[in-house]
Amino acid sequence: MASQVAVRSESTSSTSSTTSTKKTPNDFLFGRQLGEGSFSTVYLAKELETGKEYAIKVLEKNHIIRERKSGYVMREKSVLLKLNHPFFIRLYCTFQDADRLYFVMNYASRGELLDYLNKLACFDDRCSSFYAAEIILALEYLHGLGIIHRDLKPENILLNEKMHIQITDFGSAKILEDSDSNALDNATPDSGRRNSFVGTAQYVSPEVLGSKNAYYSSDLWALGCIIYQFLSGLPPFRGGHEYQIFQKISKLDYDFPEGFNPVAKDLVSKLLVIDPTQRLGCQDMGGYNPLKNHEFFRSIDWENLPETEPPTLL
Ligand SMILES: Nc1ncnc2c1ncn2[C@@H]1O[C@H](COP(=O)(O)OP(=O)(O)OP(=O)(O)O)[C@@H](O)[C@H]1O
Ligand SMILES: O=C(O)C[C@H](Cc1nc2cc(Cl)cc(Cl)c2[nH]1)c1ccc(Cl)cc1
Repeated sequence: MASQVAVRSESTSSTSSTTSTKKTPNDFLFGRQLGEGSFSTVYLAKELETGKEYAIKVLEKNHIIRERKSGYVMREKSVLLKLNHPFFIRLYCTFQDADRLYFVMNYASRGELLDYLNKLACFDDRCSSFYAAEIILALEYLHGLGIIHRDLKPENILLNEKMHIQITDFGSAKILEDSDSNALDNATPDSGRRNSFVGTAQYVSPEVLGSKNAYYSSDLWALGCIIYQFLSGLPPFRGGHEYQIFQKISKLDYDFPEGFNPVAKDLVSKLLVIDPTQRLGCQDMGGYNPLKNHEFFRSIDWENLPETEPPTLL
C-alpha cells in the first residue's frame, strides 16, 4: 500500500474534551508487509500524530463477503477488544474505508515463536519450561474470561521486543456463554448443529474431532502438543494427510523420541489425554494450580513472569 500523506481529520467533537474520532488510513504511514493470512495482509505502520509503530491488519471487504467470513472478523474483533493482558496482542482500534477493514494492533517485533523453533530445531528444557509457563498464564487468563482459543499453535504465538509471548489469531475463538461456562458438566448432546470450525490438524483435540464441541480443556491438549514440539522439534501427531493425523489423535497414537526429558514426558502424557475432563489443568482436575505445580515448572516464578527476563532461545 502506498504511504499516505496525512490529512487533518475533521474533529467531530464540538466540546473541549478530546473524543477519540475514528481513525482513517490517512492517519498512518504504511510500511513493509509483516505477513499475510488467508483473508488479510498485515503491515507495519507508523501513526503520524504520535510516531508510534503498530501492526495493521487489512482485510478486503469483497473477499470477506465472498468467503462468508464476516462472523470470523466480528469474532476476532469482539474477542481482541475483551483482552487486556501482557501475553496477548492488543487491539487499539478498528476502522474501515470503502473497500477495506483495518485492525490496529500492537506490533510484535520479534515475529513468530515457530520461526525460532524451526531455526533452532528444538528448545532446551529451560526455554521450553519458560515459554510453556507463559502460555499457561495466558490460557488461565483467557479461560477466566470464558474464551477458548481453539487454534493455539506456535504460528499464533508471536514475540514482542522483550521476547515475551503475544498470542494472536482469535477469529476461531469461542466465547462460552454463562450457561455453558463449565462446558463439560452441561455439555448438551450434539443437537445436530455441527460447529464448522475444527482448528489446525496437528493440534486439534479428540473431542473437537468427534463431537465438534471444544472446551477450555481443548486448549490444554494443544499445549501438550506444543510442549512436545518445543522439546523434540516436531508435533506429536504427524502424517502426510490430515485424515492420518486425525486417526493418530483419536487413537492417541504417538510416542516420545529417545532421550526425551522424563519430567516433560510425564507432563505431556497428563495433557495428551483423550478424556477432556482428565487433562492436568482442567476444571475437573482442580484447575491450573496442579498444572503450575508440576515438576517441569519447578524453576518458574509464576507471580513475576511478565517481568522476568526470558531465557535466550538457543
Ligand atoms: N500484531 C502483529 N505483530 C507482528 N506481526 C504480526 C501481527 N499480526 C500478524 N502478524 C504477522 O502477519 C501474519 C499474518 O497474520 P494474519 O492474522 O493476517 O493471518 P494468520 O492468522 O496468520 O493467517 P490465517 O488468517 O490464515 O489464520 C502472521 O503470520 C504474523 O506473522
Ligand atoms: O469500524 C468498526 O469498528 C465497525 C466495522 C463494522 C464492520 N463493517 C464490516 C464490513 C464487512 Cl464487509 C465485514 C465486516 Cl465483519 C464488517 N464489520 C468494523 C471495521 C473494521 C473491523 Cl476490523 C471490524 C469491524
